[in-house]
Amino acid sequence: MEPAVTPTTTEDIKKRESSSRDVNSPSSAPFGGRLLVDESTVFEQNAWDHATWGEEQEQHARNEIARQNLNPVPQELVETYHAEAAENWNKFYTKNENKFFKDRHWLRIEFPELFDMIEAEAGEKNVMEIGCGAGNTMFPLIIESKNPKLFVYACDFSSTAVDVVKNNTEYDPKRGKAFVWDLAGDDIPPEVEPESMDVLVLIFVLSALHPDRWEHAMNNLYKLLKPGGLIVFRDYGRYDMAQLRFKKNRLLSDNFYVRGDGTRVYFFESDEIVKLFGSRFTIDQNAVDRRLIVNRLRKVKMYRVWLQGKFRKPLAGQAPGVPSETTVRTDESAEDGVDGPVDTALSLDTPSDSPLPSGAATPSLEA
Ligand SMILES: C[S@@+](CC[C@H](N)C(=O)[O-])C[C@H]1O[C@@H](n2cnc3c(N)ncnc32)[C@H](O)[C@@H]1O
Repeated sequence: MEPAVTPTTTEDIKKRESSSRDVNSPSSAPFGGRLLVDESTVFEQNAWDHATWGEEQEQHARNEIARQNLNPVPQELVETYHAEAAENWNKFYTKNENKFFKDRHWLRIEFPELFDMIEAEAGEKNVMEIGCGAGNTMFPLIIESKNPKLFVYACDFSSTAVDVVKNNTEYDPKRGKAFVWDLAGDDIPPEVEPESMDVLVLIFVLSALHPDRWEHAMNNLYKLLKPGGLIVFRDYGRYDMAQLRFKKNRLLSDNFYVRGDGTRVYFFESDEIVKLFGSRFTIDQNAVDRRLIVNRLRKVKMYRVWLQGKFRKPLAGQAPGVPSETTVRTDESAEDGVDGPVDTALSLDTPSDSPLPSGAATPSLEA
């Protein structure tokens, strides 16, 4: 049987909604509670949760994908983009250093289990941020964690990104270690022991891998994690605005694109996540976060779609997939409880890929 997914519990959602405030929203309404009931009020606040899609919008998305399929990346350039992926991320970090992605301060809200794992017994705990970029998870984790024995490994296949982390004044070799590693490579890095990680953090990194390498990545994750260890995951979802606005000659293969700066991005469906993680890990959460962001000044609507997941390496004798006593669901609804974080990757796409005026993102995007 194909493993499926479990929703976050209602209790989790209530807890989250009471602890999470979008301070940029005029109403400061809790995440998850900003439901658009009356379409005429759409421009009255910056963001709406659990945005629903009508048939017309679905059709629009399918049309955009069909349009992109007519003009993919010219065949002779496809391999070049794949071959130069790391180099293009190097260029990205040479240009942006640590000024692009924002610190992921929402980790405690979205992934309380991560903090439970690393703070519970306050002993030695290892976390690995994979595809760490400028270390936007590493540094907040070390600062926010109450466990002085927490050690955070941060790796990226861009050597420039790793240099950016190491040059950060907060970088402390006693609390963390940054190094170059390719998640899609054939083995785990020599810097770490097999089965030594309590938590693996995958934030907007799986989408950067070639789909042919996903299985390698899964093997590596499995090897790195202690039995009972946790993976926290957040990434782009199918039909996210960033996908639909790609213009001509950006499509590498189905749902996989190259941005104007040469970096690659895939847009996942929930079912793909189930297939990928579910054969090895227990799926505690696999949820879709659909949010309508509006630019009130310009009257622009932006439909964002993100996926969020929590997966565990089974203990000896346990089966992967979904524990039988849990409810199984693959759709999204007001009870998914995946509100909270937003990524700034909207602006990762070059202006030529974007129909949006610069600055179209509302302040609440810059969480
Ligand atoms: C969209 S950025 C996200 C950065 C960071 N996780 C964050 O949320 O701020 C994707 C990162 O994944 C890295 N990356 C891409 N492919 C990778 C691979 N095969 N192995 C390791 N890192 C990779 C890129 O260099 C880049 O830093």
